[in-house]
Amino acid sequence: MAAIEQIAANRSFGGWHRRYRHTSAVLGCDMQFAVYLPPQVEQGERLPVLYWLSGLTCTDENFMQKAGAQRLAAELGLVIVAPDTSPRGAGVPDDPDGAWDFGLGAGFYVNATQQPWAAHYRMYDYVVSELPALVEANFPVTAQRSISGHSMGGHGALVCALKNPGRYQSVSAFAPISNPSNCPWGQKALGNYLGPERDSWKAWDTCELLAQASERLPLLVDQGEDDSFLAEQLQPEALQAAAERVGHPLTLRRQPGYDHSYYFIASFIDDHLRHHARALGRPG
Ligand SMILES: N[C@@H](CCC(=O)N[C@@H](CSC=O)C(=O)NCC(=O)O)C(=O)O
Repeated sequence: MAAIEQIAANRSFGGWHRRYRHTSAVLGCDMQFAVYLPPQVEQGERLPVLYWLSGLTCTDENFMQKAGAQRLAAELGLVIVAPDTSPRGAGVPDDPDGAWDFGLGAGFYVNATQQPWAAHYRMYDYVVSELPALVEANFPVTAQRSISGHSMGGHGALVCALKNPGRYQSVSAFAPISNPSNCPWGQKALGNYLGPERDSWKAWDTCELLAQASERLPLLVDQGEDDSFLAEQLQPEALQAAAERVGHPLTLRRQPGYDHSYYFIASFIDDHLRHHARALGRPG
């Protein structure tokens, strides 16, 4: 098991926000991730984990600094783990034009099959397997897990849950990229990481995965009505139609006046934390 090195620690609501560095065998580079450890861990409790997947341009820091999740996570006894959004470092290729919607900060939570991406861009295996194994070996946590995320990370959370029946007790998303095969961000990412053959994209598209899901884990999704990416990139109506076609339980909450930012996420994060806490058997 790889070693982890602590690089930051901040007291927060009676618990700890900590950041770590480790060498990822899956991604072939050093990675950083953040953990919120609620106060119950200091009383010897083992707690379940909520994995948070961030969106384009983010690192492990955006959610921890901006979402305001720590107060309620401390009350509910939820550990929160926030990984980075792509492999990084020397030798990790980036968008050739330096665009922010692909490459560094934009791993899309898939396993790339195409060169030059395939050697490092395996964020799906990282967040589903390598990181949980590392967390479960190094922190006082149970194997009970939930997953959530925003935008590219909302897509990632839905895909990880739908592809792994039984692995997550609950799933939710803020403004997810619902149908990446049919939006510019998704087409750029899937086309480059997986190649032009669109059949290979289906395994990474929530709307496609819903049709074959063997587990009907309820989806909680919040979407701001004033989100500037809503119509072109996010397409919640495609998610709604895909869920309706197969009778998959979906609570899609359209929030008037809210945009794509962390002001939106902070406004509704408590509802998501309670949704996950219920599924994880936490009191409150
Ligand atoms: N830099 C871009 C905006 C990028 C952006 O909005 N990123 C979102 C996620 S978008 C989908 O995955 C984000 O979470 N940003 C980080 C934050 O802290 O807000 C631009 O200039 O338009």
